[in-house]
Amino acid sequence: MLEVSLKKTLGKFTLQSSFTADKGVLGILGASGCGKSMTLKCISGLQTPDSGSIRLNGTLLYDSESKVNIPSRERNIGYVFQNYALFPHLTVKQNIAYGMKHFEKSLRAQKVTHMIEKMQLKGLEHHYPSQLSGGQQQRTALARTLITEPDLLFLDEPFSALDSHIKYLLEKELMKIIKENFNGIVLLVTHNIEEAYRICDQIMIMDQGQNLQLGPKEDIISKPINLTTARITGCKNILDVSILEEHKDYLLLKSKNLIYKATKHQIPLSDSMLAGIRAHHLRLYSDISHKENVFDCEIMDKIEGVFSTTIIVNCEGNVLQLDIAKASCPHISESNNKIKLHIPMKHVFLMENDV
Ligand SMILES: Nc1ncnc2c1ncn2[C@@H]1O[C@H](COP(=O)(O)OP(=O)(O)OP(=O)(O)O)[C@@H](O)[C@H]1O
Repeated sequence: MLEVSLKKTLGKFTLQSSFTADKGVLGILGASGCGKSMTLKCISGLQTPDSGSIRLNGTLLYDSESKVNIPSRERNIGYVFQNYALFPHLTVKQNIAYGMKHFEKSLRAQKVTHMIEKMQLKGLEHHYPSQLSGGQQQRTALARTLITEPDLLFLDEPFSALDSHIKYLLEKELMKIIKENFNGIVLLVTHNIEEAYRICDQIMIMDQGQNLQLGPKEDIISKPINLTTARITGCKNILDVSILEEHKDYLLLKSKNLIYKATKHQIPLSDSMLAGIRAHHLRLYSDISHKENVFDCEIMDKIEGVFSTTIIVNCEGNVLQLDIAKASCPHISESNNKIKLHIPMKHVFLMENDV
């Protein structure tokens, strides 16, 4: 287990973060400059916090009170960077063996051979990084890290430099290899919610040096606790709301002239809350016998993507965005600017207005 509680000020920026991570992949998600890399640097010992403590599998790596500060090279943490940071003048084999200088020579050769086989790099041992494909470079970088048998693995935006087609393939391949060959804690830094959702077990949302929410990825998506986490996780529809009625299982809400139901969740209610509804959860409605949470709306704009259409509507004074698979909205024609909108009550979440 990784237990982190730290404070670090650099110029005008202050990182103040407390969290724990267990085996599996924890995604650290946040906008540029929110402190993701700084968090990793403090844990790995490249930066020294001003105060706090960091403990990995029971071993104290840093503690300001008892003045413990284990040097970076002794923390046993592996890093895979965005551009893989392979040494261009070393071959695949030499790159992989690089971090093993302290191992006995015969053991080193044996481990490198084994790792080359495991990472499907056989036949490429004497190639230089410039002679490798993106996937081969990625596997070499991972091999170089995993051969040191780290307790903790950092992936710092490893896919952000790739274009989307190759990105999915490499992402899938890398995570498969990691799951098969590494049984520890993985911290993945990303600013992409889709990537975090595909790869991670847990997600931690960071903003301006603070971690705002940490939990299973499904909870982070379905129940953002405040406006900042809703925005960072890509929620397009955020409405001012007043709570008209509180029932056992549901709430009756009002946003401008729209009166709608929402499933009740286990969060304390207050007077200054917002309602969030994700664009892909809103539905076009054709069954006129069903009336609950179905509203007449006026289409304001339509943006056609390759596979989905984004529709902007005015719904009782609220501007809402719907993302609809193209195949499921053939009946929207240029001449018809009215639609019936269904707001599924289980997909409306209430949150604090923290901004
Ligand atoms: N050595 C430094 N001196 C002063 N400020 C710094 C220093 N290093 C980082 N910062 C500031 O700390 C903040 C957090 O930086 P960090 O690199 O952790 O961001 P990040 O979330 O990883 O961003 P990105 O996604 O762009 O990599 C930024 O505002 C940055 O400008």
